[in-house]
Amino acid sequence: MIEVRDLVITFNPGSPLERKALRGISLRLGEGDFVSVIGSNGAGKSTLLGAIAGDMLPTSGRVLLGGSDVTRLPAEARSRHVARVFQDPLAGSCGNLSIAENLALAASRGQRRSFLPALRQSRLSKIRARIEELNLKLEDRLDQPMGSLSGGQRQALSLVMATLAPSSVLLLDEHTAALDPRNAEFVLGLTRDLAARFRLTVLMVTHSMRHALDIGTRTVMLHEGRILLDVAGAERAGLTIEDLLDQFRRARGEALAEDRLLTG
Ligand SMILES: Nc1ncnc2c1ncn2[C@@H]1O[C@H](COP(=O)(O)OP(=O)(O)OP(=O)(O)O)[C@@H](O)[C@H]1O
Repeated sequence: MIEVRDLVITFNPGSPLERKALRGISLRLGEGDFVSVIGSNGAGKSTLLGAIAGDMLPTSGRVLLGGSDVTRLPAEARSRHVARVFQDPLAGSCGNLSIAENLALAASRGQRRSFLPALRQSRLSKIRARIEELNLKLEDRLDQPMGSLSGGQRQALSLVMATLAPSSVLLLDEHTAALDPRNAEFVLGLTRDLAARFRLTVLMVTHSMRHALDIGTRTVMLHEGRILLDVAGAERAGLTIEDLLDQFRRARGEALAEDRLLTG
């Protein structure tokens, strides 16, 4: 479960560079909820994820995970319960370590363990089984360097890594944006599969309006640090990409030509 209450984040307060990234966001996700987050550039999407992960300290407001107030808890202390996958396939793993080593490290995330026990044979067998089960076709390459994989394969493994430790919250920050369409669809399919299998609570930032409407159970639209739209169920099912565009146009009072939002 994730809850943010009246979350405000202001960067460089009181200086000429002051920027109000979040202006009072309140949002509650129950266990197993899968929320797609959309918004124009600078809307505050990554800042919201950063505040939940513990990378950014709120100016005011609260963050709760599983009912506990974690507002002041550092990111390392939350890492057992919160996993995050970034846009850059290289961001979540170490290219010089083998695939198995990366996976073993991910499996021990948030635990006070040394590296070597993480590579125990029993643990490796479990990891191999997971890779096989997900049909990633990488089970015979576990000894190869992570850096030898394609961007799509590496991002798929980043997702698997994010779900190896017993996290209940998965934060996805445009995690398919750097992939070609075929790999993006594969990674999205894997995302849905893992989220359902482990009953994860997911916040997925996307620039694709189609994905924002098709993936997950709820769509939240941010604009200039505020929630502009929060829809689920029949209301969401009845929305079209054109409806989303209209919302943006109304909020901004201008055309979206220069924006990175994708209608596909
Ligand atoms: N560390 C920082 N210092 C100063 N300003 C920041 C910092 N991080 C973000 N901002 C500003 O806060 C606002 C929200 O940024 P954020 O990255 O959350 O937006 P976003 O919705 O993820 O945008 P995009 O879609 O472009 O990635 C922007 O105006 C950004 O310039």
